[in-house]
Amino acid sequence: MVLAKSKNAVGLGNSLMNDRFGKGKGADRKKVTTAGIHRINHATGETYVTNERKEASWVKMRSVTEQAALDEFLSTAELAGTDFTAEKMNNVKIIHTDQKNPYLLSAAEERAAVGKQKAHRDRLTVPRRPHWDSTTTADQLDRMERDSLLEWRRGLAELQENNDLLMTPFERNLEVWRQLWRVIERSDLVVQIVDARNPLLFRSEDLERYVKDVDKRKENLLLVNKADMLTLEQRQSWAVYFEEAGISYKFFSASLAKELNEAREESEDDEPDVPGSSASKLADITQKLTINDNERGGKVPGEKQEDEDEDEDEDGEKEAEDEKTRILTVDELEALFLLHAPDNIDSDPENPRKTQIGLVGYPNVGKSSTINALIGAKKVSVSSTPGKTKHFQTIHLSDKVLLCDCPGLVFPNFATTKAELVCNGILPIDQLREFTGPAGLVAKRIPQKFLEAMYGMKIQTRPLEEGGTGVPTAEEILTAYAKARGFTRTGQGQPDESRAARYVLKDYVNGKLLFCQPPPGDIDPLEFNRELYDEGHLPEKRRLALTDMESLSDAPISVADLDFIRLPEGSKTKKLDGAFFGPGQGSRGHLKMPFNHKYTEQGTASGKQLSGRKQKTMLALEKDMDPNDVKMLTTYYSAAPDANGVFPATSNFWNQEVSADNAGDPGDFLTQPGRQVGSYILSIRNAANPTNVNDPGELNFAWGNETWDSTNTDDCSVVPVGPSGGAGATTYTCVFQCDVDVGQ
Ligand SMILES: Nc1nc2c(ncn2[C@@H]2O[C@H](COP(=O)(O)OP(=O)(O)OP(=O)(O)O)[C@@H](O)[C@H]2O)c(=O)[nH]1
Repeated sequence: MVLAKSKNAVGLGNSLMNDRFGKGKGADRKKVTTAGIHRINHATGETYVTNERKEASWVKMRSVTEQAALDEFLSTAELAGTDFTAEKMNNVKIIHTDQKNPYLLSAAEERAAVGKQKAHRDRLTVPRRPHWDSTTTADQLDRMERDSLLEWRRGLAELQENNDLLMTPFERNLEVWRQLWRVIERSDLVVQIVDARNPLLFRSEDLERYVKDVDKRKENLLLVNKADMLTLEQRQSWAVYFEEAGISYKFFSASLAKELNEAREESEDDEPDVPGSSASKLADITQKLTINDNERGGKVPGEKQEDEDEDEDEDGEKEAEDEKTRILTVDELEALFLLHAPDNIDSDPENPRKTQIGLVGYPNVGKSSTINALIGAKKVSVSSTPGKTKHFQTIHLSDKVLLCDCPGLVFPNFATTKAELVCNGILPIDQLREFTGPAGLVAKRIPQKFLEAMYGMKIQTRPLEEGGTGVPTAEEILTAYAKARGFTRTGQGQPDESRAARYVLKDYVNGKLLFCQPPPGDIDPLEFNRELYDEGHLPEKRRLALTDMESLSDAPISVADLDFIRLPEGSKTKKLDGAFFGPGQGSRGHLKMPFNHKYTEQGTASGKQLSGRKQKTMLALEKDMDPNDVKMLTTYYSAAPDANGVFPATSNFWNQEVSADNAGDPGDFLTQPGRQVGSYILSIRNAANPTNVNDPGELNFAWGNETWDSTNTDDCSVVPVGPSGGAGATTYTCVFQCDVDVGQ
């Protein structure tokens, strides 16, 4: 019989080994090779080699069958009798472990990940609405839809787990999918709006298949919005890709369309041809929407030059090319809607119905902005907070076109890293705990000089001789930014990199730090974006600023002095910044909702109360938080809500908890001075509202002078988790991220 080997085996051999090499805990761990001893410093993760003064004979005798490159080099040198000590000092380049960001992939790892993704691409489906007919009851259909969604979720979970694939935080809420199903069923043309900076990440191929499955006569269109962020060459590259892939696409810019609308309105009363007038502004925007002057070789659209006959053919070709890269105006887009729509499916010829256009896409790709541009007036609210549009709305664009705006939803798609998702605005910045990954992407993508000019700072990088790579690390950028802005950590005076990361990443997501993904193929991403940061491409002032950066000292300079931000900060950006970061200490703007705020249908459907730990894990995962980062708080609330389900604001459990100061109570973290940042799941057991299980009504809660309102999605997300605790009590779970400055 073979005896099980004890981990704490004793014996002469073991005690000799332990005696010689220690047990490894605390001390640097050693690995013996023929050339010496490799030690791993666990504090830094670095490996280094020491030559033992006197080696035990068994080391020399040890059979070596496989060697790592370094071992091989050292043992070869030893075999050759070479003294490499001097060489080691002069030629060996030490790459510090902190130069490689562990949250990002190397080029080889990325290639491997993309290869794996390709192999499973056809499994990225959107859930189908189960088939039903006039005999199906509402209950049956409801059951079938739930089962179908569950099946779909299982499939994706299995795909993810078995193949170790990272996916977008795709929509899991049945109610949202129902909205999409309805929009598809009634639309003649389904327009998928995507962000021009990375169109394929935001595109669901299967959605297009589903549209055709529902009815072959329905059409698809990929609307590449935010095309103002692409250069002409970038649009050309994408146009080639879309054409080859047989994708029906058009470039659009809701921002330019809005500007055009405004300039048009203003120019009605203005003098034409006066520089700076609305009319000349209008001409500028029109020019941007077509092809810019330089790119056309100084030729204005429609203008004819000499040798007209000879040039006519060429012009025809050029126009066809231009057509592929044109950014549409709203009028053209509306005309296109009518052109694309099949002749009124199921319409009564006597009384034709309007052509229905479904608008779908991820949150923040610009659906509301596109609709606003189309209707030319602010009727749909626009926000930078993901998930603002909750239910699909219909908008009568004209007597021929009806728009159906679907809530923004994340489709299942593959991603290489979480950092990539953050940089694409799919994972929220305000919930970030690990920021070096996304900031590392910014460091890799945006040229150092541009960052320095943009923020008026000097980034100190590790010199090449000391193991630097020539590209700043995330930490180097964030430290420089924090120093330039005077962001320090409370109490320590160290640069607050986490705060710096939020600002830098937000600028990246908003496109102030611009980087556009090239189409698949072998285009070098840095080359693809070179023109954006090319000096010749920049306005003169920005060029000067870039030159100035060469001689810039460490001293922070005011960004206001440097007018080279690609997208100027308008009042809206300022407003968004205010809402995002809060105007001051302790403002309600500090409390942020999780990204995919939803009433989880799944949680209520099961009606099953999970245990604390499981509930925390489930909710954290639902909200794309790391369960380890989330703190659980529990409180009891016995005041009755009013007739509208609103709890009285006077019952202030934060204050109660703070003043009572019982260790471990929910409010305890707020008694600590300084900035308190954390993700919290707060269970509120309400004994007074036993019946209203699925609708928590409005939960108002407060801390100090701050009040937060659960129905305000900017504040928090409330998930009723069903009856629990004592007889008839209901527990509401409120998931939120808190970032408050408690003061000293
Ligand atoms: N540069 C640029 N920015 C745009 C454009 N369209 C929208 N944006 C910006 O993108 C952000 C999101 O726009 P929204 O229109 O709110 O996006 P949405 O898709 O309706 O978002 P949900 O309502 O959450 O689904 C806003 O900050 C807009 O200003 C565009 O064409 N160009």
